Amino acid sequence: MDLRDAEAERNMEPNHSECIYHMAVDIGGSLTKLVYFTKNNDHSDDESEAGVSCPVLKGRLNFKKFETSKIYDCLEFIKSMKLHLGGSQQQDGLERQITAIKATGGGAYKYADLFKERLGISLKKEDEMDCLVAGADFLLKVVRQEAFTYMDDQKQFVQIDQNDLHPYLLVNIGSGVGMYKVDGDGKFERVSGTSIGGGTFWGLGKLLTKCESFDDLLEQSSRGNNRAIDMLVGDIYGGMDYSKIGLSSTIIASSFGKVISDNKDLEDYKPEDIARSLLRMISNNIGQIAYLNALLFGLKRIFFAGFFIRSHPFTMDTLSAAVDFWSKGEAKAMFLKHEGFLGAMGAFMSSDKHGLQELLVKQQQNPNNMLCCD
Ligand SMILES: Nc1ncnc2c1ncn2[C@@H]1O[C@H](COP(=O)(O)OP(=O)(O)O)[C@@H](O)[C@H]1O
Ligand SMILES: CC(C)(COP(=O)(O)O)[C@@H](O)C(=O)NCCC(=O)O
Repeated sequence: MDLRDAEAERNMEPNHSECIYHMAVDIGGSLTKLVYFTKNNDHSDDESEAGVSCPVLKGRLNFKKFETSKIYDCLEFIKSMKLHLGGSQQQDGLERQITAIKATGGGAYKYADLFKERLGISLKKEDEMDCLVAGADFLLKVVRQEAFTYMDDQKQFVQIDQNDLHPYLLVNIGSGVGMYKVDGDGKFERVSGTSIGGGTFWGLGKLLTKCESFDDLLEQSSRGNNRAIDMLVGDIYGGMDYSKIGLSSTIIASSFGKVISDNKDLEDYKPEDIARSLLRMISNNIGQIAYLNALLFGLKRIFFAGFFIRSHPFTMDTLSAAVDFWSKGEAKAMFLKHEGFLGAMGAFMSSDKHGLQELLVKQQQNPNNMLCCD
């Protein structure tokens, strides 16, 4: 965009008094995330994921996701819920076209024209990293039972002391992976990243297993056995541990390594075994990079987020085990209930018109005011 275009775009932006920021989107490489607020008397949306009740604001925060390749489903949903007409947010109860909403993620640029054409809404762009971190901080401070650990199939909620939340490492596993050292309110630095993330799992999984959807791939992985694909320490050491360096016989020596000597074709392997190995390989790798960054920056707490996780027990177990193994039990992997909605939440919060900042202040005065998921 040249300077004249930028100027023209600024002039076209609606004046702030016309904007109602009761919804925000985060349009990522794989998924589009929508956060929207409904008043208590609104028609409730039963399909919303882990909605959060806000008694102080007399309403509910709703969370919804769509595949970005099916962005039209998101537009249709907004239309069907009349979110572009303000729902019951209007004081006088009349429907009124909303002119702008907050948006983040690469798609806020890519799909800006589409939102304008189809819904008459301008996307007011917010930086993806700012939104992600603001969303994480908000959810961790304000929502009861937002954070938890997961190890050996045991989920344990973590009580967060909001005055002792920072510093932490935030590992966002979306299409790719970003790692952020968060030192305080709005104080953070992107310290690392890797392109081997959720998109890799989904992409390779599609190629190798012919799965029909991400959920199908995850489901397959939960039935599979990675030993049919991975080369274990025991495969190399004749069933024995390599005790001198602390490697038990069951540890993976080489992901997908067993395939080398099998002399088999892709069709000879069970798709569920491939899915399992792939999930393990990617989760282990991310867990290890995360731990190394935590070590480098002296961080004891690592929060994993992003929709790659999907609250999937095996994924969380693998990430936790990787952090535990590499840190020798020193660092802790933690997860967030609203794992993939941090960016959308942050975008929602970036306009202070809905009273959420106020809520945060109130909540800080009285921890009993924490918000609950329904
Ligand atoms: N229903 C789904 N469809 C596609 N991918 C999904 C789905 N659920 C979880 N995923 C995983 O989540 C990743 C996207 O996570 P997300 O945090 O939304 O990142 P992004 O902002 O890059 O879209 C995908 O690459 C995939 O691994
Ligand atoms: C480019 C991105 C910030 C986009 O975010 P996403 O849509 O993946 O959530 C992310 O994919 C990323 O950080 N990728 C890793 C690039 C790297 O550090 O190698």
